[in-house]
Amino acid sequence: MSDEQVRLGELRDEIDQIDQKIMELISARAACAQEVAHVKMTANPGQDVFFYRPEREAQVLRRIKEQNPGPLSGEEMARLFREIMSACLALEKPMHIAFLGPIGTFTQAAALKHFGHSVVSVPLPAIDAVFREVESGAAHYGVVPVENSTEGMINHTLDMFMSSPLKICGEVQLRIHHHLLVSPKHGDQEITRIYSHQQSFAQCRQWLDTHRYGIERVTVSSNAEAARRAAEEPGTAAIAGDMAAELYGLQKLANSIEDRPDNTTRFLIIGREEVPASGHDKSSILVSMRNKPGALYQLLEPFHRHGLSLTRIETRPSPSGTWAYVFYIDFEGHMEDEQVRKVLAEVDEEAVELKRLGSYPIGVL
Ligand SMILES: O=C(O)C(=O)C[C@]1(C(=O)O)C=C[C@@H](O)C=C1
Repeated sequence: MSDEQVRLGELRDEIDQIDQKIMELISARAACAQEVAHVKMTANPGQDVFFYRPEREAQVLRRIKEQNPGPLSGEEMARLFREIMSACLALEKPMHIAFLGPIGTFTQAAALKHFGHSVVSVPLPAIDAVFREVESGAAHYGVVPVENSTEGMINHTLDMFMSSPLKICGEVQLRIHHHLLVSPKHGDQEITRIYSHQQSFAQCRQWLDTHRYGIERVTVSSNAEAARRAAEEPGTAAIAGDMAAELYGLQKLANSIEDRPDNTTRFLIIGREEVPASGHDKSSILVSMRNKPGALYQLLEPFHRHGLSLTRIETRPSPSGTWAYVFYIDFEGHMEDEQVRKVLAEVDEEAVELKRLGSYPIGVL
């Protein structure tokens, strides 16, 4: 045996022993989570038990990132723990997560990034269907896109909050990479049509104008649907992400064709209950103001005076009348915080209506 083979043998023995220890520790952790479930159930007999605790998960993942000794990156280590917690939660209660489908969309990728792979993910055809599925209790939580760094807000999601009783329980951001995809079945056939979702076309507009100018662009309901069509129809391509490419066995003709290298979409987790403070939270509200001079100033001034940082303000037409507006506002802090309580009490006095959409941990992964 060469020196190299001897050394490799020693290192692999060491890895086997470490794996054994990791397995025993993960099993001990899973048994602990089972015990946690038992405590939750006996403490709340006959009531809805909330097995999924977003604030606790955020605290665990933050601590892992902060205390990670390396050489793996904090993000990588947190992703591993994300999956361990997901498996532990599934032992307590398998979670059903509704998302804007079909399977293979970026929303599904966001759902799995946030909840890990041990959930049952349920594709639904539209944003309002995701809301309904969670409202009815058929799914525990839902995942919907809310904004893209290149294209702006997803208005349909914002407008759903005007009438829905659901709360925002979390957020997750996903870097969006689009690829130009073709089926290997169709050989080198010339591409005469490209399918994609309207948002993806918008995010790749410059690239398409430069590299595929004049080729017909056909908008379909999702990237996954675009990939499905490209897999079936010779002479067509799709713009979609990795999940859809893998699902339909497509090949990349061009990689990461989004115009902006930081192209990111933010998704919201919607659920039926309020989330306690995790220590690093954000809140969202909807406010409708009387249509009078200085209304926006009056609305924002208390945030400034109490030192609360706004992360997003968006205006939507009010369903109640022409030229009336509703403001959708995200800010740092939790509704249990003293400062936030004071600001919202002041806003409530001036507003026609103030709707608290929820406080939730700032995305960790
Ligand atoms: O701490 C809890 O409440 C748990 O249920 C345990 C645990 C975990 O595995 O750490 C699992 C699921 C929850 O979403 C949060 C944390």
